[in-house]
Amino acid sequence: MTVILAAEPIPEQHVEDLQQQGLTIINLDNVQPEQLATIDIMFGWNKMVGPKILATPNHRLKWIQAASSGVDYLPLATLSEQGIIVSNAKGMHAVPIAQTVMSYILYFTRGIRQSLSSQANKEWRHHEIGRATETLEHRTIMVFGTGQIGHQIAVYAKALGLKTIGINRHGEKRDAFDEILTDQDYQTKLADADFVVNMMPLTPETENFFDTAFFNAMGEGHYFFNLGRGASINETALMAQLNNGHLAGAAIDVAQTEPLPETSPLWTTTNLVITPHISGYIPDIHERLFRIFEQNLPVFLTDGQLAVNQVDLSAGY
Ligand SMILES: NC(=O)c1ccc[n+]([C@@H]2O[C@H](COP(=O)([O-])OP(=O)(O)OC[C@H]3O[C@@H](n4cnc5c(N)ncnc54)[C@H](O)[C@@H]3O)[C@@H](O)[C@H]2O)c1
Ligand SMILES: O=C(O)[C@H](O)COP(=O)(O)O
Repeated sequence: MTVILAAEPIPEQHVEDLQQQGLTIINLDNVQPEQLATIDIMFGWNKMVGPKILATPNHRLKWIQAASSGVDYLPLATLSEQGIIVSNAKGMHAVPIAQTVMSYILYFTRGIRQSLSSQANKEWRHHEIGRATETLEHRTIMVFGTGQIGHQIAVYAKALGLKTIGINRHGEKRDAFDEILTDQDYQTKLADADFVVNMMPLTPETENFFDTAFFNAMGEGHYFFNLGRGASINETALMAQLNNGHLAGAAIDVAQTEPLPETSPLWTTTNLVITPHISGYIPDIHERLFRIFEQNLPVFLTDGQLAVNQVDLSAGY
C-alpha cells in the first residue's frame, strides 16, 4: 500500500482517481502520530510534520513533491542522506512572474509611478511627467538565472525591444537571450544593463550575491528587481542605493523576512515597489501542481524514479 500525505490540497476531482489506483491519501490536518512512519510520498512540504517524519525510525518517506520552484527551505542534506528524492514545481510560475517583471519595467518607464502620485494630489502634470517617460528599444535587461522563469522574462523583454543578457552557471545558450554570460564574468556588461533581475534559486553561491559592490557596479539611474529569494540580496545595500539616487528604482517580490515586518525600513524606501510574494501566483495553482505530480507518479510507483522536475539535492535547485 502506498500512502500520500497531502500537505497541499489535492484537487477534489483527482482524489478518487488516486484512491482507485489503490493509493491512500491522508490529509495533513488529520494525520496521527502513529501514521508518520507509514507515509511514502509527501505532496507538498510542511515544516512541522515533515521533520517529524524524517526523525521517525524506519519511516518510509521516499519522495517529496514540493509545491514551490525554490526548495531552499527543505532540509536538503538530510533528504540526500536518507535517499529521499524531491521534485519541484518549476515551470508553472514562468508566465505570471515574467508578466510581473514587465509590469515593474513599464511602471517605472511609462510615467505610471509619477501619475499615481500626481493623481493622489489631483494634479494634471502633463508636460513634467510626459517628458520623463522612456521607451525600451535598445535598452538592456540582464537576467540572473536563465531557467524556466528567466527565459520567459527574456521572451517578453525581446518583444518590448530590449536587448537580453542572461547569466547562468556554465554559460549554456538559451534561445531568447541575445547573449549569455556566467556568474563569474557578468561584470563586463553590468554597468550597461538598464534593468537587472534576480531569478536565481537561493543556494550557498547566490546567498548575499547582490551586495554593495554589485549595486555600486550597476549603471547610474538603472533598476533592480528581485523575484528570486530575499536572502540573495543585501537589503540594507539596496535601500542605500535607492536613497542616494544611484539606482532610479527597484522592486522586490521576496524579502529576507516574510511577512515583511511592519517596522522594516523597506516599506518606506524611495522608489521601491514591494509586491508581497505574489508574482508567481496563478488561480489554478493546485491543479497545475497536481499535473506535475501526476507525470511523476506512475514512474515513481514503477521504479522509484521521477519523470520531470527532479531537484539536484547537491546543487539545491
Ligand atoms: N517570487 C516567486 O513567487 C517565485 C516563484 C517561483 C520561483 N521563485 C524563485 O526563482 C527561482 C528560479 O525559478 P525557476 O523556476 O526559473 O528555476 P530553474 O531551475 O528553471 O532555473 C534556475 C536558473 O538559475 C541558474 N543558476 C543557479 N545557480 C546559479 C548561479 N550561482 N549563478 C548563475 N545562475 C545560477 C540556473 O543555471 C538556472 O538557469 C526559484 O529557485 C525560486 O527561488 C520565486
Ligand atoms: O519558489 C516558488 O515556487 C515561489 O517562491 C513560491 O514559493 P512558496 O510557495 O514557498 O512561497
